[in-house]
Amino acid sequence: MTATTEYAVQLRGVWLRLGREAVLRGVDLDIPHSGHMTLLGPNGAGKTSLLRLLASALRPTRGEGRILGYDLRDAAAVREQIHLMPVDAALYPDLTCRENLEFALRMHGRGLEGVGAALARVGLQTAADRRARFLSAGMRKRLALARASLLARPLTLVDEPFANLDAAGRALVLELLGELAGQGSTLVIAAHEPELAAQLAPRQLYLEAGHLREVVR
Ligand SMILES: Nc1ncnc2c1ncn2[C@@H]1O[C@H](COP(=O)(O)OP(=O)(O)OP(=O)(O)O)[C@@H](O)[C@H]1O
Repeated sequence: MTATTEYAVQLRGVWLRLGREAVLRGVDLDIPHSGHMTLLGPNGAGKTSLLRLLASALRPTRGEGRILGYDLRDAAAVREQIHLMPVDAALYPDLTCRENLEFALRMHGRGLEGVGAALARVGLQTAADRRARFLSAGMRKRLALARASLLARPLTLVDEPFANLDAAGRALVLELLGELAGQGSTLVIAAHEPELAAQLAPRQLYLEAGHLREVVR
């Protein structure tokens, strides 16, 4: 495959086997910059696995791919380009909310300004010094959203952003991810709420039995 920076994501003939199961069976995918995409599909279809593959946390069994022009096999380069917001938020349980955000910024060589404002933005200002292990599921999601927003990588991969959130939390997801998109980050969102996700990522693909197909709306 020719290296090009025209696309945020390019996959060609990607197979992914996990254990005895072939989760992806020859997937081709082109996502242009700002071609925000929603990934739909039933439980166990492989949406999380595909996001992890795009984050270079899982290697294709066969086939190849590029993220912002970087070969998926170059994990260090790919990880500079992406931020993965997993469904369980992937926080450090013994760090406070503030420390979780500061740690993420330090890992990317970034200054720590903006942490207080980011916490306030997601309604966690009074929980800033609470350890992540004592947060509710919705609060963890809000903290993960603040982190994605602060890091603002060129490709933001989001796994079930609307899960565990109240109506205000869902509105906040739309607002903050919408801002990220406005700043030029390409969004790939795995979700079970096609209508909500479509507000951010109108192109929808359905993953089933290892194959991706476009959803015609
Ligand atoms: N590390 C692993 N080893 C073996 N099998 C795995 C592994 N991770 C996931 N799987 C399997 O791969 C399949 C796809 O799982 P995945 O979590 O990607 O689905 P999903 O579409 O995100 O599901 P959900 O909508 O329930 O979140 C499932 O059958 C799962 O059991």
